[in-house]
Amino acid sequence: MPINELPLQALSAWRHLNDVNFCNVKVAPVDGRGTGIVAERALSKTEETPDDGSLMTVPHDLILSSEMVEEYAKENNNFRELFVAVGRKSDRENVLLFLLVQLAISSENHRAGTGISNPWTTYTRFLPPNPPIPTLWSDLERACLKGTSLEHAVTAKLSALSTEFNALKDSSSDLFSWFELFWERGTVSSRDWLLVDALFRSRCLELSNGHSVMVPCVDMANHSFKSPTARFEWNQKGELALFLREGCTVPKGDEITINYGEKSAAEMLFSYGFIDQESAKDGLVLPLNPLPDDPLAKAKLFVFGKAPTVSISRDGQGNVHWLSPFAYLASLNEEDGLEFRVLQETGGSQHLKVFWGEADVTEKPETFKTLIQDHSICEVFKLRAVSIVLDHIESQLAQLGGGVALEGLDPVPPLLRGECIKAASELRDRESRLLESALEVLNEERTQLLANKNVVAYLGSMEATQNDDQSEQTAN
Ligand SMILES: C[S@@+](CC[C@H](N)C(=O)[O-])C[C@H]1O[C@@H](n2cnc3c(N)ncnc32)[C@H](O)[C@@H]1O
Repeated sequence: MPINELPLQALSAWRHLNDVNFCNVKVAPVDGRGTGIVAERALSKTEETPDDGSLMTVPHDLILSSEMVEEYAKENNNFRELFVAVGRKSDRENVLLFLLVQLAISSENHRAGTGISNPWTTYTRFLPPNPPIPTLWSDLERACLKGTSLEHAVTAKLSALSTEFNALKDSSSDLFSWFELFWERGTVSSRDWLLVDALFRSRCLELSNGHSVMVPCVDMANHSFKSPTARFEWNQKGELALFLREGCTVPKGDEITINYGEKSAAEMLFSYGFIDQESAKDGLVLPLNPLPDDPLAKAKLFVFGKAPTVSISRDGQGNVHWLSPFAYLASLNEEDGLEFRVLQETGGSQHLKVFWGEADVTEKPETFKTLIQDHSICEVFKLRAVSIVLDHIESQLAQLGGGVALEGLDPVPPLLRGECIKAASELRDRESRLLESALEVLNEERTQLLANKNVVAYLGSMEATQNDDQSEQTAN
């Protein structure tokens, strides 16, 4: 839908109307980072500073959370009708639905009548209509992620968002006023659902109780890992306040930043649309499929209960680690002692159970690395798991190497923004380096396992069996 954007200058009137206080700060454009919070005079916070150092305060009832959406539904019959029809959803989806409605009722297409507007109806018009989040990138821009860990993650997210959007469409189509606004007049499209998801992901704050909320104006604060100058917290009046950090000084005109946390480059790009050079941790998560010729593949996936992955990370000392609980399950077969049984309850329901030896391990499919420890050929199983991960990383590196070379295109084709190419290329470089280090570690592990006496004996016995089979065939 066309967003009825408001200029930043209008924010001052909005915050006066809604009791959002700024103290010596303003919201202004910041080079290369969209909008940010800027000091209007030199600021410092030392132990002797008399005031509490708050730069911004936001009343509790402006904080957009799932509870706020439920309250809004109680007061607003029209929204309640939609909220009830859509049904109980996650906190995130409740907030997304609320944001979508605010965008719709403030959009240029809207004829007055659907829903009472509230402070967020206007506030959404100050938000960026095209945040640089990969789920909103064009197809061509997303092609730049080929071979990175985000290639699959973004595709999977887009598919999940499409399912959410279709469910919303189905449940709201029977409601006259929402059918008319959302669908008949074409106000809302699937791209709008991607937008509200991207806005929430890139702007929500995690409170100390673990809840993710959106806080108007505080969500204009950009990120700094090494030298954030502000933090947010509840003040004594129950408002959410942005405080200057202890010992911090900010010259007039400089930006005030908060710390979004330490995340991998892929997570930063996925959630915020940029990679922070200072903080991005070296880490990635790749999907891991069962072996294509494994007859137990489906059963293994079922009992594992979630998407199998391999995670790679580099610690503070520069050592690379890999983690893949599924690789151990994937490496086991029936002749090793792995067994699947279907148990039938008296009521007729059936359950798939997995046994290791004679023990029922259905509840702990992630612990096969430990479960195999006491087995006489434990090192053989480890060698198989290492080989599975190693093959996977080799093919991922090959995809990264054969990826797209779009940097330096002049002129840059339409639908291909320079900042997206740059961010994707940064991600590719970082992930290639990490995967290469992981390959070294895995090759070293494989070499050590191949030298293990149990492995040597096992491989020797396998070879002898194969030779016997061959000579039997020849004799026949
Ligand atoms: C919470 S919002 C901050 C306000 C935002 N700049 C705006 O224009 O509304 C988070 C977004 O700001 C941008 N951002 C924040 N910190 C940044 C940084 N250090 N470098 C580049 N972009 C940044 C990213 O686009 C991110 O998704």
